Amino acid sequence: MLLCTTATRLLGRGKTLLPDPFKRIAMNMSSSSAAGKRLRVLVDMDGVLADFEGGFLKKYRARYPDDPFITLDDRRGFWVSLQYGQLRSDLSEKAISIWESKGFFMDLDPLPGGVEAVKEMARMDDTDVFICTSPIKHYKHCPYEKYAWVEKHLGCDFLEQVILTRDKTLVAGDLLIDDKPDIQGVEPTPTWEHILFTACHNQHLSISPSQRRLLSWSDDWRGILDSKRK
Ligand SMILES: Cc1cn([C@H]2C[C@H](O)[C@@H](COP(=O)(O)O)O2)c(=O)[nH]c1=O
Ligand SMILES: [Mg+2]
Repeated sequence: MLLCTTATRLLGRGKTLLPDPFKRIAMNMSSSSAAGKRLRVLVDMDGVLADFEGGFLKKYRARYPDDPFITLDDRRGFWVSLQYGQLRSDLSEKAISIWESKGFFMDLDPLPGGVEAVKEMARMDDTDVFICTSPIKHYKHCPYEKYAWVEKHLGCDFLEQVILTRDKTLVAGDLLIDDKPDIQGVEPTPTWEHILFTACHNQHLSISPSQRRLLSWSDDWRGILDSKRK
């Protein structure tokens, strides 16, 4: 799954031979620190752009057809492995075996409207968008497949925008759109405002009045971005 042409692989950041809209991404990156007024949006991948929960349930049921499962309506809590372990102790390992398998991350379907929204964001004036995603520690397939997914759905030039990190608090940005309710790490005061992206596992959670949600990519993400512009 390597679609990048030799020419685009050889081009560095800020080169202008790329076709729109990706030329704009490259140009944005070269001027962002100098201007200092640009909006930086970090967008999570699993549960925000890629349908982790739907992909998991489909593959889990196919691989373990005789074992109990949790419907998406009954999902509670971020950790699938934890809820399956509570259902029956051996199911936590079975759940983990699904996303550690070859092809799991690559095969995830895009969530409705996400790819289009990110592409539109990247074309906006004074806006830099990065895909900020945590790989699993079983690294044999996941990091490669996350890049391949971005290449397949967002295009080769978007690979410049990928940030793989287990600690998103270390990444500077204005907004982090993410389905995980508690995003913690070594930095106690991250620069971003966390926008909770609604997912099956967090939809019943009550959040503090100061926290904002994005209900889906049909919700007003443009308004949220505008609210952060100086
Ligand atoms: C539900 C669940 C997820 N994971 C892994 C899978 C992904 O690599 C990350 C989540 O990444 P995100 O950037 O926060 O979306 O966590 C896991 O290890 N166990 C789970 O139960
Ligand atoms: Mg996520």
